[in-house]
Amino acid sequence: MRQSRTLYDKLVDDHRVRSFDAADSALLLYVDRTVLNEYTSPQAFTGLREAGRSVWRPEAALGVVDHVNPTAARRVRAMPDPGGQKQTDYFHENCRDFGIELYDILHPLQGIEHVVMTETGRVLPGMVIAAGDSHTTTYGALGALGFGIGTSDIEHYLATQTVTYSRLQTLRVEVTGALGPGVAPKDVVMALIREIGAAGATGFAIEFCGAVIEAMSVEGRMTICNMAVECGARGALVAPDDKVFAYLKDKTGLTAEAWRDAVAVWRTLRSDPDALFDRTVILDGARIEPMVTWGTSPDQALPIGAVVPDPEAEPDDAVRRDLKRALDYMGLTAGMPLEAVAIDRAFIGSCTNARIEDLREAADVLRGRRIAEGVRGMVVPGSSAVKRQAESEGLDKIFSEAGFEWRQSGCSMCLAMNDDVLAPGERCASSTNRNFEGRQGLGGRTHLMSPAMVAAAAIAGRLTDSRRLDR
Ligand SMILES: CC(C)[C@H](C(=O)O)[C@@H](O)C(=O)O
Ligand code: SF4
Repeated sequence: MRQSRTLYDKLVDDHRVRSFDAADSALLLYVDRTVLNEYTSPQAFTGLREAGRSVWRPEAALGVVDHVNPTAARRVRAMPDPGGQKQTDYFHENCRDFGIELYDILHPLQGIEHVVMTETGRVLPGMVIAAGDSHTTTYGALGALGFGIGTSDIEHYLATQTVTYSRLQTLRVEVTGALGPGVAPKDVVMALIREIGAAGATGFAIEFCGAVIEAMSVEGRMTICNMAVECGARGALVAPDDKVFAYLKDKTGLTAEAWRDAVAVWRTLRSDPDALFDRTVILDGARIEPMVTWGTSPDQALPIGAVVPDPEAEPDDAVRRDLKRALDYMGLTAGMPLEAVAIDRAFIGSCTNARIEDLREAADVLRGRRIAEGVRGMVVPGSSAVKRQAESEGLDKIFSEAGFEWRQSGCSMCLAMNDDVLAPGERCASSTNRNFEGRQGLGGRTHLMSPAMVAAAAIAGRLTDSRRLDR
């Protein structure tokens, strides 16, 4: 075993059931928990059914309907389209037959799977959580190793509580100093992705550390761990600290004694001081500015004060072609100030940025203001619990009075698998995590940014620096 180890290696070693090679990198890994959705689980259950297998530990799994459901104000169990209906029906059947708890569309705790998993206390420091969704990396904010798996791995997991796993290299991302006023966790992770590229952390697990991360709220850490997958990281961790323990305190249902014991163990979950990382990236927190994407990949991002880049300045042919294509798709011209880009839609939602803290930040910007003529704004809370909390704080009124639609929770226009979609050519300021071509609807144009920046863009009717609107 390695002498000094990173937190990542400790979690992997703790869950190793078997090693298949001398380098201890091809492993059979024990997985503590999973979350299942209606979209990626069907084939896994079909596989189990065909093989006559049962689920090894049904109580370690939770089913949540989130990807295909509508977000209209009135909730009904029926899905508006036959495809969604079939998926949710089969999901209900599978959860029932295999003994898995399900938060269906009418359940008071329904929401986006990653928001639900953390807020219901199912994710604890030191756990390994593998799930059929790439943004399972979110759980690193609580000191749990989360990663996405494909359908056949979901089946393997359900049958055995293990997955085959290749140990990753380790990337230490240190964010030093302090963030300026009005700079959000989303800006930190977007700055990182811009710096290292959309494949910059492929093959790596990230450990975030440094003064900025220590000062960051647990929700903020969820935002950065969630989006770490957009630079290719199949795992992101923050060493759990008092903030994490306070976040979990009322969620675990542990007795006082068990809680004390658990916290004592959780405090040991950190990289050894002399642990070696395969790579280190250092970002100066004070230099990070509110970010927006201008292209069709999360790394095509710039500080809001910048101009649309010029593909002609790019020496590499292939890169130049990509840039041109991105600008073409986005309907932008080189040299245009990002603040001159007019929007049609504003969307606040997704497992990246639709927790209560995100809604508060957006509401702070919107309080007493109206969104611009011609802009359609939507708020889709990350979960039904977030929605209730926001309503108890009166945030729904602030959004409604500003002209935003206040909707029910789900993935919604993060990936447009329901009826919340952009029309071709429509341009959206979005608090989500992916700006791929067609992600929010065929021909739709997505600009990623923080919730406060979305709110500011909605008011201005164009991309703008939220720091300029005094709160
Ligand atoms: C549907 C699912 C496979 C997908 C993911 O894995 O991330 C989705 O949640 C997304 O955000 O693109
Ligand atoms: S909110 Fe978006 S990123 Fe998150 S799970 Fe749903 S579709 Fe994926």
